Amino acid sequence: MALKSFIEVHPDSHFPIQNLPYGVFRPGPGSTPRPGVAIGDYVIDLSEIASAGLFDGPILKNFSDCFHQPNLNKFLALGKPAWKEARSTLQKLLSSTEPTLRDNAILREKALVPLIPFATAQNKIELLLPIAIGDYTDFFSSMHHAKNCGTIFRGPENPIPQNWFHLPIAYHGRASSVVISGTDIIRPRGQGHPSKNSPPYFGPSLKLDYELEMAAVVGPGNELGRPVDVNEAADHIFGLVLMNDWSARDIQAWEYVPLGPFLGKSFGTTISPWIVTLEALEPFSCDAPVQDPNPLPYLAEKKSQNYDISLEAHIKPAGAKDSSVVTRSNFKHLYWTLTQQLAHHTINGCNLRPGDLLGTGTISGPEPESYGCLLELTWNGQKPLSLNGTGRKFLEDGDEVIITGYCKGNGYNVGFGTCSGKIVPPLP
Ligand SMILES: O=C(O)/C=C/C(=O)CC(=O)CC(=O)O
Ligand SMILES: [Ca+2]
Ligand SMILES: [Mg+2]
Repeated sequence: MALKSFIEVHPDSHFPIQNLPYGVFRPGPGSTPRPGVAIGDYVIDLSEIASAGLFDGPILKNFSDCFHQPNLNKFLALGKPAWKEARSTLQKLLSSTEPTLRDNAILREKALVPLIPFATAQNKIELLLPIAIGDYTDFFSSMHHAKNCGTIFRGPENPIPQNWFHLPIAYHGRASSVVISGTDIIRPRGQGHPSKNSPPYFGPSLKLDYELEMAAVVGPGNELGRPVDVNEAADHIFGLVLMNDWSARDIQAWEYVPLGPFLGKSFGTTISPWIVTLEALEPFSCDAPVQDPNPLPYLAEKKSQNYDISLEAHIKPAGAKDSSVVTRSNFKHLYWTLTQQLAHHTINGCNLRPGDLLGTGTISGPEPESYGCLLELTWNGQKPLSLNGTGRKFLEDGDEVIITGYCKGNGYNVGFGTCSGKIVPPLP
Protein backbone atom coordinates (compact mmCIF):
# COMPACT_ATOMS: atom_id res chain seq x y z
CA MET A 1 0.00 0.00 0.00
CA ALA A 2 1.38 3.42 -0.97
CA LEU A 3 1.91 5.89 1.86
CA LYS A 4 -1.11 8.23 2.15
CA SER A 5 -1.70 11.50 3.96
CA PHE A 6 -4.82 12.65 5.82
CA ILE A 7 -4.46 15.77 3.65
CA GLU A 8 -6.09 15.12 0.32
CA VAL A 9 -3.59 15.34 -2.53
CA HIS A 10 -4.69 15.27 -6.18
CA PRO A 11 -2.94 12.47 -8.14
CA ASP A 12 -1.48 15.09 -10.53
CA SER A 13 -0.02 17.18 -7.69
CA HIS A 14 3.76 17.58 -7.56
CA PHE A 15 3.65 17.48 -3.76
CA PRO A 16 2.33 14.19 -2.36
CA ILE A 17 3.53 12.77 0.97
CA GLN A 18 6.28 10.94 -0.96
CA ASN A 19 7.85 14.31 -1.86
CA LEU A 20 7.79 16.84 1.03
CA PRO A 21 10.00 19.54 -0.54
CA TYR A 22 11.37 22.36 1.63
CA GLY A 23 10.87 26.08 1.10
CA VAL A 24 10.62 29.35 3.01
CA PHE A 25 7.45 31.41 3.11
CA ARG A 26 5.62 34.30 4.70
CA PRO A 27 2.06 33.25 5.60
CA GLY A 28 0.80 36.81 5.14
CA PRO A 29 2.07 40.35 4.58
CA GLY A 30 4.37 41.53 7.38
CA SER A 31 4.82 38.13 9.01
CA THR A 32 8.32 36.70 9.49
CA PRO A 33 9.74 34.26 6.93
CA ARG A 34 9.86 30.65 8.12
CA PRO A 35 10.64 27.20 6.69
CA GLY A 36 7.83 25.05 5.36
CA VAL A 37 7.19 21.80 3.55
CA ALA A 38 4.70 21.56 0.68
CA ILE A 39 1.99 18.89 0.67
CA GLY A 40 -0.84 19.02 -1.89
CA ASP A 41 -2.27 22.54 -1.79
CA TYR A 42 -0.81 23.31 1.66
CA VAL A 43 2.42 24.32 3.31
CA ILE A 44 3.27 22.85 6.70
CA ASP A 45 4.70 25.63 8.84
CA LEU A 46 7.78 23.99 10.36
CA SER A 47 8.18 26.72 12.97
CA GLU A 48 4.75 25.70 14.38
CA ILE A 49 5.66 21.99 14.28
CA ALA A 50 8.91 22.81 16.11
CA SER A 51 7.12 25.02 18.68
CA ALA A 52 4.67 22.17 19.36
CA GLY A 53 7.68 19.99 20.26
CA LEU A 54 6.98 17.52 17.46
CA PHE A 55 10.56 17.35 16.13
CA ASP A 56 11.36 14.98 18.98
CA GLY A 57 13.93 12.65 17.33
CA PRO A 58 17.42 12.29 18.84
CA ILE A 59 19.05 14.98 16.65
CA LEU A 60 16.36 17.56 16.05
CA LYS A 61 15.05 17.69 19.62
CA ASN A 62 18.24 19.66 20.39
CA PHE A 63 18.39 21.64 17.17
CA SER A 64 14.78 22.50 16.36
CA ASP A 65 15.70 26.21 16.34
CA CYS A 66 16.78 25.53 12.74
CA PHE A 67 13.05 25.81 11.94
CA HIS A 68 12.83 29.27 13.51
CA GLN A 69 15.10 30.83 10.90
CA PRO A 70 14.43 32.98 7.82
CA ASN A 71 16.23 30.43 5.60
CA LEU A 72 17.16 26.74 5.57
CA ASN A 73 20.94 27.17 5.95
CA LYS A 74 21.04 26.06 9.60
CA PHE A 75 19.05 22.92 8.80
CA LEU A 76 21.28 22.22 5.76
CA ALA A 77 24.39 22.49 7.95
CA LEU A 78 23.08 19.70 10.22
CA GLY A 79 23.64 17.11 7.48
CA LYS A 80 22.04 13.95 6.23
CA PRO A 81 21.14 12.23 9.55
CA ALA A 82 19.11 15.32 10.57
CA TRP A 83 17.46 15.53 7.11
CA LYS A 84 16.46 11.86 7.32
CA GLU A 85 15.06 12.34 10.79
CA ALA A 86 13.03 15.42 9.75
CA ARG A 87 11.60 13.57 6.77
CA SER A 88 10.54 10.54 8.77
CA THR A 89 9.02 12.75 11.51
CA LEU A 90 7.02 14.71 8.91
CA GLN A 91 5.96 11.65 6.91
CA LYS A 92 4.64 10.06 10.10
CA LEU A 93 2.92 13.26 11.27
CA LEU A 94 1.16 13.70 7.91
CA SER A 95 0.19 10.09 7.34
CA SER A 96 -3.49 9.12 7.31
CA THR A 97 -3.10 6.76 10.29
CA GLU A 98 -1.40 9.22 12.67
CA PRO A 99 -3.78 11.25 14.91
CA THR A 100 -1.31 13.84 16.41
CA LEU A 101 -1.88 16.53 13.76
CA ARG A 102 -4.88 14.98 12.00
CA ASP A 103 -7.09 15.19 15.08
CA ASN A 104 -5.75 18.43 16.60
CA ALA A 105 -7.85 21.23 15.07
CA ILE A 106 -5.98 24.02 16.86
CA LEU A 107 -2.57 22.87 15.67
CA ARG A 108 -3.89 22.19 12.16
CA GLU A 109 -5.24 25.73 12.01
CA LYS A 110 -1.79 27.11 12.92
CA ALA A 111 0.46 24.74 10.99
CA LEU A 112 -1.41 24.16 7.70
CA VAL A 113 -1.29 27.19 5.42
CA PRO A 114 -3.12 27.08 2.07
CA LEU A 115 -0.55 27.26 -0.70
CA ILE A 116 -2.93 28.46 -3.35
CA PRO A 117 -3.67 31.90 -1.95
CA PHE A 118 -7.25 33.01 -1.45
CA ALA A 119 -8.08 36.25 -3.17
CA THR A 120 -7.94 38.27 0.06
CA ALA A 121 -4.84 40.34 0.78
CA GLN A 122 -4.62 39.09 4.40
CA ASN A 123 -3.80 35.49 3.62
CA LYS A 124 -1.68 35.93 0.59
CA ILE A 125 1.19 33.54 1.15
CA GLU A 126 4.54 34.60 -0.27
CA LEU A 127 7.26 32.12 -1.25
CA LEU A 128 10.81 33.39 -0.71
CA LEU A 129 14.34 32.30 -1.60
CA PRO A 130 14.71 29.23 0.64
CA ILE A 131 18.46 29.63 1.21
CA ALA A 132 21.00 32.37 1.72
CA ILE A 133 23.28 31.66 -1.24
CA GLY A 134 26.91 32.49 -0.50
CA ASP A 135 28.27 31.20 -3.79
CA TYR A 136 26.76 30.07 -7.07
CA THR A 137 28.66 28.00 -9.61
CA ASP A 138 27.31 26.89 -12.99
CA PHE A 139 28.57 23.70 -14.68
CA PHE A 140 28.38 22.73 -18.35
CA SER A 141 27.49 19.04 -18.01
CA SER A 142 25.27 18.23 -20.99
CA MET A 143 27.29 16.90 -23.90
CA HIS A 144 24.52 17.78 -26.36
CA HIS A 145 24.47 21.39 -25.14
CA ALA A 146 28.28 21.62 -25.22
CA LYS A 147 28.33 20.27 -28.76
CA ASN A 148 25.60 22.59 -30.03
CA CYS A 149 27.05 25.73 -28.38
CA GLY A 150 30.52 24.81 -29.61
CA THR A 151 29.29 24.38 -33.17
CA ILE A 152 27.45 27.72 -33.07
CA PHE A 153 30.19 29.76 -31.34
CA ARG A 154 33.39 28.02 -32.48
CA GLY A 155 32.51 26.09 -35.64
CA PRO A 156 31.78 22.45 -36.49
CA GLU A 157 35.40 21.17 -36.66
CA ASN A 158 36.03 20.66 -32.93
CA PRO A 159 32.81 21.72 -31.23
CA ILE A 160 33.58 20.12 -27.84
CA PRO A 161 36.79 21.39 -26.21
CA GLN A 162 39.42 18.72 -25.45
CA ASN A 163 39.15 19.22 -21.67
CA TRP A 164 35.38 18.67 -21.63
CA PHE A 165 35.54 14.83 -21.48
CA HIS A 166 38.10 14.95 -18.66
CA LEU A 167 36.52 17.38 -16.21
CA PRO A 168 33.16 18.99 -15.47
CA ILE A 169 33.76 22.53 -16.79
CA ALA A 170 32.19 25.38 -14.82
CA TYR A 171 32.27 29.13 -14.27
CA HIS A 172 31.62 31.14 -11.11
CA GLY A 173 28.20 32.71 -11.30
CA ARG A 174 26.86 35.64 -9.34
CA ALA A 175 24.99 34.73 -6.12
CA SER A 176 23.58 38.22 -5.48
CA SER A 177 21.29 38.10 -8.51
CA VAL A 178 19.75 34.67 -7.90
CA VAL A 179 16.03 35.36 -7.54
CA ILE A 180 12.93 33.39 -6.65
CA SER A 181 10.44 32.21 -9.28
CA GLY A 182 7.98 34.97 -10.18
CA THR A 183 10.54 37.80 -10.09
CA ASP A 184 10.57 39.95 -13.25
CA ILE A 185 13.84 40.04 -15.20
CA ILE A 186 14.85 43.45 -16.59
CA ARG A 187 16.34 43.12 -20.05
CA PRO A 188 20.05 43.82 -19.52
CA ARG A 189 22.03 46.40 -21.44
CA GLY A 190 25.59 45.84 -22.50
CA GLN A 191 28.09 45.58 -25.32
CA GLY A 192 27.66 43.36 -28.34
CA HIS A 193 29.73 42.81 -31.45
CA PRO A 194 27.57 41.66 -34.35
CA SER A 195 30.33 40.93 -36.89
CA LYS A 196 34.09 41.00 -37.40
CA ASN A 197 34.08 44.23 -39.37
CA SER A 198 31.74 46.33 -37.26
CA PRO A 199 32.57 48.18 -34.05
CA PRO A 200 30.91 47.02 -30.81
CA TYR A 201 27.54 48.56 -29.90
CA PHE A 202 25.96 49.35 -26.52
CA GLY A 203 22.28 48.87 -25.78
CA PRO A 204 19.59 46.48 -24.62
CA SER A 205 20.50 42.86 -25.35
CA LEU A 206 19.10 41.72 -28.69
CA LYS A 207 19.69 38.03 -27.96
CA LEU A 208 18.12 37.38 -24.57
CA ASP A 209 17.76 33.67 -23.81
CA TYR A 210 16.69 31.23 -21.11
CA GLU A 211 18.67 28.14 -20.06
CA LEU A 212 16.79 25.13 -18.70
CA GLU A 213 18.84 23.84 -15.76
CA MET A 214 18.59 22.28 -12.35
CA ALA A 215 20.78 23.15 -9.39
CA ALA A 216 22.04 21.25 -6.36
CA VAL A 217 21.76 22.86 -2.93
CA VAL A 218 24.86 22.14 -0.84
CA GLY A 219 24.47 20.74 2.69
CA PRO A 220 27.24 20.75 5.31
CA GLY A 221 30.06 21.56 2.87
CA ASN A 222 33.78 21.05 3.54
CA GLU A 223 36.65 22.71 5.31
CA LEU A 224 39.07 24.82 3.24
CA GLY A 225 41.84 22.54 2.00
CA ARG A 226 39.87 19.29 2.48
CA PRO A 227 38.29 17.93 -0.71
CA VAL A 228 35.11 15.82 -0.65
CA ASP A 229 35.55 12.26 -1.94
CA VAL A 230 33.37 11.61 -4.99
CA ASN A 231 31.85 8.54 -3.29
CA GLU A 232 30.79 10.66 -0.30
CA ALA A 233 29.66 13.67 -2.31
CA ALA A 234 25.97 12.70 -2.20
CA ASP A 235 25.96 13.31 1.58
CA HIS A 236 26.80 16.96 0.82
CA ILE A 237 23.80 17.56 -1.43
CA PHE A 238 20.52 18.39 0.29
CA GLY A 239 18.35 18.50 -2.81
CA LEU A 240 17.58 20.03 -6.18
CA VAL A 241 15.70 23.01 -7.57
CA LEU A 242 14.74 24.06 -11.09
CA MET A 243 16.87 26.87 -12.44
CA ASN A 244 16.79 29.32 -15.35
CA ASP A 245 20.25 30.75 -16.07
CA TRP A 246 19.08 33.74 -18.14
CA SER A 247 21.73 34.54 -20.75
CA ALA A 248 22.29 37.54 -23.03
CA ARG A 249 23.96 35.80 -25.95
CA ASP A 250 25.23 38.94 -27.68
CA ILE A 251 26.86 40.28 -24.48
CA GLN A 252 28.21 36.79 -23.68
CA ALA A 253 29.71 36.09 -27.12
CA TRP A 254 31.66 39.38 -27.12
CA GLU A 255 32.90 39.43 -23.52
CA TYR A 256 33.65 35.86 -22.53
CA VAL A 257 36.99 35.12 -24.18
CA PRO A 258 39.22 34.29 -22.36
CA LEU A 259 37.80 34.48 -18.81
CA GLY A 260 34.28 33.11 -19.22
CA PRO A 261 30.73 34.42 -18.74
CA PHE A 262 30.40 37.70 -16.85
CA LEU A 263 27.73 40.35 -17.53
CA GLY A 264 25.98 38.16 -20.10
CA LYS A 265 24.69 36.01 -17.21
CA SER A 266 25.03 37.94 -13.93
CA PHE A 267 21.91 40.08 -14.39
CA GLY A 268 19.59 37.36 -13.06
CA THR A 269 19.20 33.63 -12.37
CA THR A 270 15.82 32.25 -11.31
CA ILE A 271 15.25 29.24 -9.05
CA SER A 272 12.08 27.42 -8.04
CA PRO A 273 10.88 27.87 -4.45
CA TRP A 274 10.81 24.18 -3.43
CA ILE A 275 13.92 22.11 -2.79
CA VAL A 276 13.18 18.45 -3.52
CA THR A 277 15.46 16.32 -1.35
CA LEU A 278 17.79 13.67 -2.77
CA GLU A 279 15.98 11.25 -0.46
CA ALA A 280 12.65 11.93 -2.22
CA LEU A 281 14.39 11.56 -5.61
CA GLU A 282 16.09 8.27 -4.76
CA PRO A 283 13.29 6.03 -6.20
CA PHE A 284 13.86 7.80 -9.54
CA SER A 285 17.62 7.29 -9.74
CA CYS A 286 19.00 5.73 -12.91
CA ASP A 287 22.42 4.90 -14.35
CA ALA A 288 24.34 7.89 -15.66
CA PRO A 289 25.74 7.64 -19.23
CA VAL A 290 28.90 5.52 -19.62
CA GLN A 291 31.92 7.85 -19.67
CA ASP A 292 34.53 7.40 -22.36
CA PRO A 293 37.41 8.04 -21.70
CA ASN A 294 37.38 6.85 -18.09
CA PRO A 295 37.66 9.84 -15.79
CA LEU A 296 40.73 10.27 -13.58
CA PRO A 297 40.51 8.33 -10.30
CA TYR A 298 39.30 11.29 -8.21
CA LEU A 299 36.23 11.50 -10.48
CA ALA A 300 35.64 7.73 -10.84
CA GLU A 301 32.58 6.77 -8.77
CA LYS A 302 31.58 3.35 -7.50
CA LYS A 303 28.03 4.12 -8.60
CA SER A 304 27.41 6.81 -11.17
CA GLN A 305 23.79 7.90 -10.98
CA ASN A 306 21.39 10.38 -12.52
CA TYR A 307 17.69 10.89 -11.90
CA ASP A 308 14.80 10.39 -14.30
CA ILE A 309 13.25 13.88 -14.12
CA SER A 310 11.11 15.05 -17.05
CA LEU A 311 11.73 18.72 -17.72
CA GLU A 312 9.87 21.26 -19.85
CA ALA A 313 10.32 24.91 -20.73
CA HIS A 314 7.35 26.96 -21.92
CA ILE A 315 7.15 30.49 -23.30
CA LYS A 316 4.06 32.63 -22.78
CA PRO A 317 4.19 35.84 -24.84
CA ALA A 318 2.60 39.01 -23.43
CA GLY A 319 -1.17 38.88 -23.84
CA ALA A 320 -1.19 35.25 -25.06
CA LYS A 321 -3.81 33.00 -23.51
CA ASP A 322 -1.61 29.91 -23.58
CA SER A 323 2.04 29.12 -23.27
CA SER A 324 3.90 26.99 -25.86
CA VAL A 325 6.22 24.16 -24.92
CA VAL A 326 9.64 24.89 -26.41
CA THR A 327 11.87 22.31 -24.65
CA ARG A 328 11.13 18.72 -23.56
CA SER A 329 14.21 17.27 -21.87
CA ASN A 330 15.29 15.05 -18.98
CA PHE A 331 17.85 15.30 -16.19
CA LYS A 332 19.10 11.81 -17.08
CA HIS A 333 20.88 13.24 -20.17
CA LEU A 334 23.62 14.84 -18.05
CA TYR A 335 27.09 13.39 -18.73
CA TRP A 336 28.80 14.59 -15.54
CA THR A 337 26.87 13.64 -12.38
CA LEU A 338 26.05 15.95 -9.47
CA THR A 339 28.52 14.05 -7.28
CA GLN A 340 31.34 14.40 -9.84
CA GLN A 341 30.58 18.12 -10.09
CA LEU A 342 30.76 18.54 -6.31
CA ALA A 343 33.92 16.44 -5.91
CA HIS A 344 35.62 18.30 -8.77
CA HIS A 345 34.64 21.67 -7.24
CA THR A 346 36.46 20.78 -4.00
CA ILE A 347 39.45 18.82 -5.40
CA ASN A 348 41.77 21.85 -5.18
CA GLY A 349 40.70 22.44 -1.57
CA CYS A 350 37.99 24.99 -2.36
CA ASN A 351 35.41 24.96 0.44
CA LEU A 352 31.67 24.72 -0.19
CA ARG A 353 29.28 26.09 2.40
CA PRO A 354 25.67 25.34 3.38
CA GLY A 355 23.31 26.93 0.87
CA ASP A 356 25.81 27.13 -1.99
CA LEU A 357 24.15 26.56 -5.35
CA LEU A 358 25.67 24.33 -8.06
CA GLY A 359 23.91 24.65 -11.43
CA THR A 360 24.09 21.59 -13.67
CA GLY A 361 24.40 23.59 -16.87
CA THR A 362 21.79 23.63 -19.59
CA ILE A 363 20.11 20.23 -19.86
CA SER A 364 19.80 19.48 -23.57
CA GLY A 365 19.13 15.99 -24.85
CA PRO A 366 19.94 14.46 -28.24
CA GLU A 367 16.68 15.35 -30.03
CA PRO A 368 16.14 18.88 -31.41
CA GLU A 369 12.97 19.28 -29.29
CA SER A 370 15.06 18.63 -26.15
CA TYR A 371 17.44 21.56 -26.65
CA GLY A 372 17.45 23.62 -23.46
CA CYS A 373 17.80 27.20 -24.77
CA LEU A 374 16.81 29.37 -27.74
CA LEU A 375 20.44 29.65 -28.88
CA GLU A 376 20.26 25.94 -29.77
CA LEU A 377 16.56 25.76 -30.71
CA THR A 378 16.79 28.62 -33.23
CA TRP A 379 20.46 27.99 -34.06
CA ASN A 380 21.49 31.47 -32.95
CA GLY A 381 18.42 33.08 -34.49
CA GLN A 382 18.78 31.51 -37.92
CA LYS A 383 15.66 29.29 -37.61
CA PRO A 384 12.87 31.10 -35.72
CA LEU A 385 10.49 29.00 -33.58
CA SER A 386 6.75 29.30 -33.92
CA LEU A 387 4.86 30.04 -30.69
CA ASN A 388 1.23 29.47 -31.67
CA GLY A 389 1.94 31.23 -34.98
CA THR A 390 4.19 34.00 -33.58
CA GLY A 391 7.86 33.76 -34.58
CA ARG A 392 10.62 33.82 -31.93
CA LYS A 393 14.38 34.02 -32.38
CA PHE A 394 15.15 35.23 -28.85
CA LEU A 395 13.04 36.44 -25.91
CA GLU A 396 10.93 39.56 -26.35
CA ASP A 397 9.72 41.97 -23.67
CA GLY A 398 6.66 40.50 -21.97
CA ASP A 399 7.67 36.88 -22.63
CA GLU A 400 7.29 34.68 -19.57
CA VAL A 401 9.47 31.55 -19.41
CA ILE A 402 8.09 28.75 -17.26
CA ILE A 403 10.18 25.68 -16.39
CA THR A 404 8.59 22.61 -14.81
CA GLY A 405 9.91 19.22 -13.81
CA TYR A 406 8.67 16.03 -12.19
CA CYS A 407 9.34 12.33 -11.66
CA LYS A 408 6.54 9.89 -12.44
CA GLY A 409 5.89 7.42 -9.62
CA ASN A 410 3.32 4.65 -9.42
CA GLY A 411 0.12 6.68 -8.88
CA TYR A 412 1.90 9.85 -7.78
CA ASN A 413 4.48 12.44 -8.91
CA VAL A 414 7.50 13.81 -7.15
CA GLY A 415 7.65 17.27 -8.72
CA PHE A 416 9.37 20.61 -8.48
CA GLY A 417 6.43 22.91 -9.22
CA THR A 418 7.44 25.75 -11.53
CA CYS A 419 10.28 28.20 -12.03
CA SER A 420 9.08 31.24 -13.93
CA GLY A 421 10.14 34.75 -14.82
CA LYS A 422 8.94 37.49 -17.18
CA ILE A 423 11.14 39.75 -19.28
CA VAL A 424 10.39 43.42 -18.71
CA PRO A 425 11.70 46.32 -20.85
CA PRO A 426 15.24 47.63 -20.32
CA LEU A 427 16.01 50.83 -18.46
CA PRO A 428 15.72 53.87 -20.73
O1 LIG B 1 29.72 26.91 -25.12
C1 LIG B 1 29.66 28.11 -24.90
O2 LIG B 1 30.40 28.90 -25.45
C2 LIG B 1 28.70 28.67 -23.94
C3 LIG B 1 27.92 27.95 -23.18
C4 LIG B 1 26.96 28.51 -22.24
O3 LIG B 1 26.56 29.66 -22.24
C5 LIG B 1 26.39 27.57 -21.30
C6 LIG B 1 26.54 27.83 -19.83
O4 LIG B 1 26.14 28.79 -19.18
C7 LIG B 1 26.77 26.57 -19.11
C8 LIG B 1 25.59 25.71 -19.31
O5 LIG B 1 24.49 26.20 -19.02
O6 LIG B 1 25.72 24.56 -19.70
CA1 LIG C 1 24.16 28.04 -17.75
MG1 LIG D 1 22.53 33.66 -14.77
